[in-house]
This record gives sequence, structure tokens and C-alpha cells, in this order.
Amino acid sequence: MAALTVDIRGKRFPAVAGAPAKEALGRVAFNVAEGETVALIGPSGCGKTTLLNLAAGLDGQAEGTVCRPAAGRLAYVFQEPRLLPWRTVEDNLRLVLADPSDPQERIGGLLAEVGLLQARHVFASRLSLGMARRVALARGFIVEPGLVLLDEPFASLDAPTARRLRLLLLRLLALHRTAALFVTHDLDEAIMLAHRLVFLSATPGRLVRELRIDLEPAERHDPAAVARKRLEVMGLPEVAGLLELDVEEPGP
Ligand SMILES: Nc1ncnc2c1ncn2[C@@H]1O[C@H](COP(=O)(O)OP(=O)(O)OP(=O)(O)O)[C@@H](O)[C@H]1O
Repeated sequence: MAALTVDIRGKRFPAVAGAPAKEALGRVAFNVAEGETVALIGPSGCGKTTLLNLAAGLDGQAEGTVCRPAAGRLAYVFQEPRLLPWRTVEDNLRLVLADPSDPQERIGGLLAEVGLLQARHVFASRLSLGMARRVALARGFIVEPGLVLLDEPFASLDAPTARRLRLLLLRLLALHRTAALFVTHDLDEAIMLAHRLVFLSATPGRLVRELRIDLEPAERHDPAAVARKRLEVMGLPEVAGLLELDVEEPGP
């Protein structure tokens, strides 16, 4: 069974307190195979976060279905790290474990994987954004998820930090054999990380194109190979149009 099967026919937010109803999504159907990484790309406001929330089950109100294996665990890495600032790095990880007495080594092992072993006793309020994002990734992976959802996990970082974190995510996904669905505005990032790209139209987002990215692992680490692939992708007519459309249409 796939790690995630999405078959949405539409998603509408009803009118609330004078705000008009909003058609957030049209027809979007795709799946994420076990161990596969899929990037969701589309203009601002097209419904990417709405779709992740449906995939996570945080929102169950849509026409259509979202299926995940019943026994599979899920992790959601939000745009903001959402750590408890008054807890240490280690405690922020321990909080999401079903059994908080899980061995110290498990937490230590993951902190080592994300390069934060030395910072395990530091309060989250003292971390840089890059470090906080590392903790957020570690907190996602510590539950050994079958699927991790990530909503622009590297936004607002300087370029070298963002690159280091992308490489870290590649490593974590391979090491833990986890499937992933992530939202990004950055085509290079999508090509570097994903096996498949799913492009959504402007609002209300509907699937316009799926594209397999057939790069070898070594090529994903090579910015020149990624840039060549980007040019190829941008040459596709439906995609070129979408990438220019990064502005939400005004409401009625
Ligand atoms: N709870 C809500 N109630 C009403 N409308 C909403 C709600 N949440 C989102 N929307 C609207 O639905 C549309 C899709 O929002 P969403 O945040 O999913 O887009 P997005 O593609 O993730 O945007 P961005 O790329 O800018 O983060 C937007 O017009 C947004 O204003």
C-alpha cells in the first residue's frame, strides 16, 4: 500500500463571520509510494498547506478521500519549528515519544544524526533558526514515521544553512526509509530532494502535472546537475506558466 493516497475532488472553506466562502482546492489526485519523496509546488495561496493538513488528517472536511496505512506513523514538520522554548532540545524530542522513558540513546542517536548532540541540554529559546529547524526535523524522525509531511521546512534561512539542512533531510529520509510529501516554492530544492514533483494550478489548486525526477543520489548533491534539470523542467509549457504565477488572485 502507498504511504499516502490523495484523491480530492474539492475543498471549500465555508463563509465565516462575514468572510466569504473560499474554494481552496479543485481536483488533486496522486499518491506517495513507501520511501518516496514527493514535492508539492504551486503559486502562493493555491492550497498547498490546505492539502498537507488534509493529508495529515488535521482537516477532515473535503470532497474525496485521503488514505494512509492504519498502522503507519505520521510526522508533520511545520513552517515554524514550534518548539517549546522553556524546554531543552532533548525534552522537546522526549515530549513526542509515546513512552517518554525511551532510552536516552535513542534521543542521543537522533541528535547526533542532526548534528546537535552537544546542544542536547540547551533551552530551545537559545537556538538559532537553523538549529531549531534541525530539532524540528529530529522531532519528526524520532517517532520513526512511515510518512513525513513538511511545509516549507527551509524557508527564511540563509542560503548555506538551507543547503546544509536540505542535505540533512536527504540523509535522514534515506537512513530511515521514510516517505515524504513536502511543500516548497523553490524548484531547485524540489529537484534536489524529490523523486517526483506535483504541480498545482493557481487557486483553487488542481493538479496540472506530475513529473518524475530521475537524478542519481550523487547528482542531487551537485548544484550544476540540479540547475540543468531545473532548466529542463522550466521548459515544460504548463510548468513555466505556473512558476510565473506566484501571486494569489484577489478575492471577489
Ligand atoms: N481556515 C481557512 N478559512 C478560510 N480560508 C482559508 C483557510 N485556510 C486557508 N484559507 C484560504 O485557502 C487558500 C489556500 O490557502 P493555503 O494556505 O493552503 O495556500 P498555500 O498554497 O499554502 O499558500 P502559501 O504558498 O502562500 O503558503 C487561500 O486563499 C487561503 O486564504
